[in-house]
Amino acid sequence: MEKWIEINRLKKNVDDFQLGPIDLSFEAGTITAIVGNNGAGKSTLLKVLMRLAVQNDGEIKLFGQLIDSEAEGWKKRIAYLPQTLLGCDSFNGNQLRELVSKWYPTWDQPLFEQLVEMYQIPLSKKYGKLSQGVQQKLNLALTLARDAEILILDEPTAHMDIPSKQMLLDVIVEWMDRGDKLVIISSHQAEDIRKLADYVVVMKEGQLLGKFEKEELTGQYKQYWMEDSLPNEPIPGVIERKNERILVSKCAEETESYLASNQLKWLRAKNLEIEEIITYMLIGKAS
Ligand SMILES: Nc1ncnc2c1ncn2[C@@H]1O[C@H](COP(=O)(O)OP(=O)(O)OP(=O)(O)O)[C@@H](O)[C@H]1O
Repeated sequence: MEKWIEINRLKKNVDDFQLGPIDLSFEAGTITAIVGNNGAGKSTLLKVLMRLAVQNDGEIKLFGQLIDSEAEGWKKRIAYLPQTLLGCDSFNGNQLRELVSKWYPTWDQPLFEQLVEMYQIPLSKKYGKLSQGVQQKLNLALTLARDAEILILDEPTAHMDIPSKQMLLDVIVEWMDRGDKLVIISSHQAEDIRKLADYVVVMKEGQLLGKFEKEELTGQYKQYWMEDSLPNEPIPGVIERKNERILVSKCAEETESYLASNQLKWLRAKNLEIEEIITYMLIGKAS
């Protein structure tokens, strides 16, 4: 698959916070969820990607070209939804649509109208007077309707009610069917990751713990309930023993081969949910 975004040796310092060095790439046709603790640097990474903050070191290539702050043409090929939109309070939705749509040659008015209708967004009300959730819906309608090739969403569902979240997930899945697209979504919502992500990027304290294929991860992490007590020696792949008979592995293949060759039988095994796996990674047990 074609690499649309390449990040090499990227570093960014914000006061005493250090992001990176980060090496990461994103391919066309994929959806990647960026996850991590609060303050891990997810938003900072996305801001540097959009050149809203300049890196201290390293380079970013978009569509194979180094991004350059002078020539801003590349910005029309990316639709970015920040966590907070500043300077919009005195404009209403219609005015914001006019401002944004002029900028994007690919503006999709029917899609904008569909989202406004779906979310019942009052376009004549000033942005500053809308609830946080409705502001977020309007931001999303303004971002998705740009129909850019790359869509970057920084916590898009944080303030949304449950049905609205579900609707958005469906919209993004449909949106991917429009052709070659790339979506990066920073999120703390397990549902976003479960339903959307092909890949999961895990960040902790400014560092990249890795980029993983979601299906591969959920196939590798398993919990086992054993028939008998386990020996005390280390077991390949095991990251936690909950008691003498329950263990958790991050590499089912290695663990199962050890158990089989030692005639240790398990009564039941279950794959971990993606949020359990991420928790193991972030609390350090999986490393
Ligand atoms: N404008 C800023 N001024 C000062 N420090 C900042 C600023 N933006 C981010 N930081 C610091 O950079 C670090 C990373 O923050 P960032 O917002 O990127 O994390 P995050 O992973 O997106 O967190 P969250 O999940 O809470 O949104 C934090 O220590 C934060 O305090």
